[in-house]
Amino acid sequence: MAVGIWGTLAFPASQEVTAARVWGWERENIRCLAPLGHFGFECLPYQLVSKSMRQGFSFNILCVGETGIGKSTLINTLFNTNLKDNKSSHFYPNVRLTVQTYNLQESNVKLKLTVVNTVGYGDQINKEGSYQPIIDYIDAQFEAYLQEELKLKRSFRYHDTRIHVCLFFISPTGHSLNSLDLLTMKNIDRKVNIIPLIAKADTVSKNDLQKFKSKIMSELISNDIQIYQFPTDDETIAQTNSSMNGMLPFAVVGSTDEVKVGKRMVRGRHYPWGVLQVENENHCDFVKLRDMLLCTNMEDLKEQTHFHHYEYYRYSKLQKLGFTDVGPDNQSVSFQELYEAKRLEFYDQCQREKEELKKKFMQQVKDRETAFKDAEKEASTTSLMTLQNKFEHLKRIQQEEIMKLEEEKRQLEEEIIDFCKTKAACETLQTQACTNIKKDKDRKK
Ligand SMILES: Nc1nc2c(ncn2[C@@H]2O[C@H](COP(=O)(O)OP(=O)(O)OP(=O)(O)O)[C@@H](O)[C@H]2O)c(=O)[nH]1
Repeated sequence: MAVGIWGTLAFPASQEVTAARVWGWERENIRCLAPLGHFGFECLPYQLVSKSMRQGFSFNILCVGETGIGKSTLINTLFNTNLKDNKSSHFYPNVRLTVQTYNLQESNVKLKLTVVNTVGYGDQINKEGSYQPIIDYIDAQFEAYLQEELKLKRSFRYHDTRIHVCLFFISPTGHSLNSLDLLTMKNIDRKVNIIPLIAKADTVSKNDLQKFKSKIMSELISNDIQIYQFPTDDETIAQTNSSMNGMLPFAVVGSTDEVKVGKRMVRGRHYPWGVLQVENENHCDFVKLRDMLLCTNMEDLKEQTHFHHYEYYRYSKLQKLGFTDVGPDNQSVSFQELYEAKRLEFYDQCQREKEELKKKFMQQVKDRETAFKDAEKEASTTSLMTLQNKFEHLKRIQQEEIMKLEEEKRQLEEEIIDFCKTKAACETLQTQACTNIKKDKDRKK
């Protein structure tokens, strides 16, 4: 028995020699006992486990695939639940993403599951319109996380919505990948972990399925599309994971229906020729997918998202904003120095722009003033000319009036002369007549 800093120590038989060497007790003939429980820093993993169990886990899945390809059914089958989802139509003008978050619990493990579904994918003529909303959504989640990281006061309850895995549903044509799927994968493969799946694999024969898988993989390689590779660096799972890498894309079948096979009830699809059991590895790769996704690699998918895809987004974004780790002389720059330099640069730029704007404004005022003066001058000249013209016009009218009146005066004067002449003639005649009457009267007498 040895007494260490933690009190009475005892080592299991397998560790006896090593421990004795470490503590320098090799020469002494010490009897070691197996510990009754865990103690010391070997308890660290238990602390982490209990903390994680208390906090719960979160996992975000993006399902990309044509309308009705079996996305919701597979998610329901994977989580053995019935997550409510309305059926979509084929007639949406563009692709939409629906986001639903569920709080699930298995034993005493809590999981906050977010399922993002593409609605209307593949129903548009415009291919870019189909994949752009998916890229925008993934980037928006990275941006939200980056903004949260940069906040002065960060929320400890922040719901991280970054996509951890993209289940890419390939149509079971048996031929090859369609151009939209290739284009979409090419555009998102550096942003998200893609696991390709052959959907509704029960519609393809076993031989065709193998050929289809090889064809898909060769197309992905020739188009330089990177799909998620199950990690092989942990030796406890390296063998399983490397063999699973060779089985991609998984040929999956989804069903939440319970079918009777012999005396057992199993999840499967009932056909006239028999029952396809979803959880039978000879029938489809559903179990492989479930094990790889949920049991073995969920944590790695989250790590890849954080350390690989998000890191790349963050790096590109900060670089675009002018952040750098080293200065022009290849010396490392502290954040404080960089911030100060950026602040000064920004201040100078603001000053320069302010001066330019001021100059522009003064020039504009000057131009306007000149233009106004010119306009005023022109207006006064124009008004003078208008008055002159009006005067001439009135003068002309007046002269015409005068001429008209003079003509009328002349005519009246002529009429007066005529009248006087007629009057004189009448008077002469009247005098003559009176004289004649008098003569007649005198003669009669
Ligand atoms: N043969 C076969 N049919 C399936 C499979 N999975 C789903 N289905 C059927 O396909 C139809 C559509 O399935 P959903 O899961 O609603 O498809 P979806 O892609 O979620 O559809 P939307 O969300 O409306 O785009 C349903 O009738 C399912 O029963 C499968 O693996 N094989």
